[in-house]
Amino acid sequence: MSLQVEASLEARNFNIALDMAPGETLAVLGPNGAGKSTLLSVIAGLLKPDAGSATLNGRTLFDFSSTPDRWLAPHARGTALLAQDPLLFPHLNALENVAFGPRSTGVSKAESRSIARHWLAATDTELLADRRPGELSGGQAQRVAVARALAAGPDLLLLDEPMAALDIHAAPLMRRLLKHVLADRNAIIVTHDVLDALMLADSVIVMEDGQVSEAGATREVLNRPRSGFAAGLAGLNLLTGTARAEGVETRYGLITGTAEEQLPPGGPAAAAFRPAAVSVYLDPPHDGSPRNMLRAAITDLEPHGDAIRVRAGELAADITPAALADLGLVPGTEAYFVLKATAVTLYGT
Ligand SMILES: Nc1ncnc2c1ncn2[C@@H]1O[C@H](COP(=O)(O)OP(=O)(O)OP(=O)(O)O)[C@@H](O)[C@H]1O
Repeated sequence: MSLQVEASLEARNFNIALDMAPGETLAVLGPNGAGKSTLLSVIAGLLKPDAGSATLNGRTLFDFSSTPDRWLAPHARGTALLAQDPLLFPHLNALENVAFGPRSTGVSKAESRSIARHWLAATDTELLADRRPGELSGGQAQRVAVARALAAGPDLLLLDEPMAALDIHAAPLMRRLLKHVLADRNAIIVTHDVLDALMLADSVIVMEDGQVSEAGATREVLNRPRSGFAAGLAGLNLLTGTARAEGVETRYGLITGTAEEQLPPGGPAAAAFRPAAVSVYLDPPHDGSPRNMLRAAITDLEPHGDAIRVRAGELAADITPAALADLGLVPGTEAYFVLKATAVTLYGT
């Protein structure tokens, strides 16, 4: 294992355990205040947990179970933290910013400049070498910050929402750059964007209330979410309940669908389906095909791409504007949310 962390910090209601394999990139997802930045700060050594221990490639980062406590200074950890804001030194040009890390570990001036040039080239910023941060766009500054983080030769790169401050043109460029530099590198990336998790990460954890609520391979968590938060990210409806021989018993009644494996009756299970697979009717349709019919009162209507998203509590359906006009739906209308069994995936949770 390259990284092992167990840490708790009572003041932030934070309690987490996590293991990373060599070369793994882990995405950390979760709502605001879930503890994502706290996790990065604890690993980087900017925040001291109350209890726990952590090792990175066999090196102890901290250990509060030993006497005396062990606590490795941030600069000696082999981690590099890239914040939302690039935080480049304003009085140094891009090359000097990137050379700063190697230089401060005792590498000669010429050698550290040559390392800096290598990473400026790798991040497609070599033409910006002479510019100071004030002369760079947000996207350019963030690419230089990636170069600076990598020039220090970290064992683990910590990225805190690296795309958050970028506009819609700069973000895809940055994502492509990260895909390239993160391949086979240990990294933890905090993100609100499911695309980052899909493109950049091998595995994800979902954090809620300072704890890991879900963990696994990225595709697995997004295809078979177990938490409402992960289902929302994946753009899926998620109804949880109890497995029965014929389907999953939920608060809307029995949902039938396709299960990849046999679900032990009585066990916890979930039904997931896309909002686009759901039709909305005012009266129950009677054409005999096997379908699920969930009766619910509409709570919200909102535009969603070319469609209208019809919400009824935790249920969502995407229908055409013409269908909305025909049905005359408004919040409060009782309606039937109808979906074919073939559009529903059932799995154990
Ligand atoms: N400087 C601080 N002092 C005290 N408590 C803090 C501080 N920063 C964050 N917290 C608290 O710690 C908890 C975790 O916050 P954290 O910033 O790690 O969440 P996050 O998942 O990164 O959120 P976001 O997505 O909003 O950045 C929250 O309850 C928050 O209020």
